[in-house]
Order: sequence, then C-alpha cells, then structure tokens
Amino acid sequence: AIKHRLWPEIDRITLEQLHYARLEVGTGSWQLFAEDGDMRMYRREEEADGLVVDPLKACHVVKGVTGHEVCKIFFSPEYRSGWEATLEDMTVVENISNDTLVFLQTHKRIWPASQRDALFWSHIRKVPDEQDVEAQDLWIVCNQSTEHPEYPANTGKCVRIYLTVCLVCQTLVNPPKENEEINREDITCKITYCSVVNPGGWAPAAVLRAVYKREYPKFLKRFTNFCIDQCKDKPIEF
Ligand SMILES: O=S(=O)(CCO)c1ccc(-c2ccc(C3CCCC3)c([C@H]3C[C@H]3c3ccccn3)c2)cc1
Repeated sequence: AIKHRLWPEIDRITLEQLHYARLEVGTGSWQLFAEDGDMRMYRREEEADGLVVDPLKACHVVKGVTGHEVCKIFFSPEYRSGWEATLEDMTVVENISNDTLVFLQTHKRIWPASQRDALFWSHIRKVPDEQDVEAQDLWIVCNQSTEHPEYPANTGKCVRIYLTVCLVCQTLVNPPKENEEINREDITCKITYCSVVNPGGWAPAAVLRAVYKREYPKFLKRFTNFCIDQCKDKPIEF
C-alpha cells in the first residue's frame, strides 16, 4: 500500500511515545499530583517561552477490559462524545488509513482561558511486547498536532493548542481453571497515558495548572468507566 506523506513522522513519533510511556516514573522528576484507587497522576512543571507545558503521565489499572478494547475506544471517533466531556465539536478531516485519522476538535471554553481547538493525527497500533513474552501484545494510540492547509491555526474564535498524547495499554490475563474459557473477571488492563500540551495562546500558569489538576483525573476516570461500560456485555476482544 502506498504510504501517506505523514507516515515517517507518524511511525517515528509513535515509537518515541511508546518508549517514553514505558519509562518508569521513578526516573526523572515526576511529581504525584492526583490519586484515585489504582490511578496515579504525575506531572513535571515545565514552561516554554512563558507558557505552562507541564508533561503529564498517568498510570491506571482497569479490570474487565483489554488493551485492544481501550485503545480502540480512545481512537474511534464514534465513541468520543461519550467520554470526552470537554468536547464541543469534532470532525475527522482526513482518513489516512484504517489506523490513522486526522481530527479537528474544539473544546468547551474553560473560564478564564479562551476557547481552544486542536488539529492532530491519531494513530492506533499493536506492538509486540519484546520485553515480556508472557504478556499479551501492547496497544498504543498516539495523537500528535499537525498542520492542514484547510484548517490554519488561530483564524477563527479558537486558540490552537499543540499536543502530543499517547495511550499505551497492556492486557494481563489471569489464567482460568482447566478447560474453562477466559471471562472478563480474568483480564486486567494496565494503562499509561502521557500528554504534553502547549496551550497555544497565553493563559495564566496558575489557571492552567488548576484546569489540568481538575480536568485530567476527571477525564481519565470518565474515559475508563466508559470503556468498562461499553465492553461489559460484549465478547472479549484481545
Ligand atoms: O487525550 S486527548 O488527545 C483526547 C482527545 O480529545 C486530549 C486531551 C486533552 C486536551 C486538552 C488540552 C488542553 C486543554 C486546556 C488548554 C487551555 C485550557 C484548556 C484542554 C481543556 C479542555 C480541558 C481538559 C484538560 C485536560 C483533560 C481534558 N480536558 C484539553 C486535548 C486532547
């Protein structure tokens, strides 16, 4: 199949983000800022030309769903309005392939910051876990801001944000008894969510950090609960 002009970038950034997600939080100066059950949220306080661009890393363990199911829900446009509470509008502006889409999203305005939009490619991929042959394969979704001639930044009401996001999921199976089939109580999904967001236009550091501190835990909790709900009555998809 012919590869899209973005393919080299998509491949490089997806693999870079996979490596970054798999680094233990022990390394580097991660600061735990939120905890909820099995969810741990870390951030590093970083600024780029006066703008808060705090990298975020969240680790979560969710029972009853597989990494493939979680990544598919995160990637697929049809589920997004069900879990992304801050979404005001979403368009798929380019259908690069069945595993790569380009989205234009506007997020609800969060006072006192002005409204934001994001234009990004999104790529889903299964990755063989060469480190742990026992475990199932890993699944990753990578979202990376991109340009598009028809959707120039900052021409309308929204300030364009620039994001690099990845969701990496590993499925763990608790082997059932002899010749019993695996059911949802036997599966667990280890989730790592990483994001670096440049808010685009200026927003007060204290305001942004307050938004992130409030919104990210809500977002991951809502997303994972949505996944459990979506999958519970369906056959397991490994
Ligand atoms: O993981 S994704 O790719 C999922 C696809 O939708 C993702 C996650 C987060 C954002 C994002 C980035 C920055 C903000 C800030 C910028 C200045 C003021 C708002 C907000 C606002 C809507 C708030 C928010 C923050 C964190 C999590 C969710 N909601 C959202 C965009 C995409």
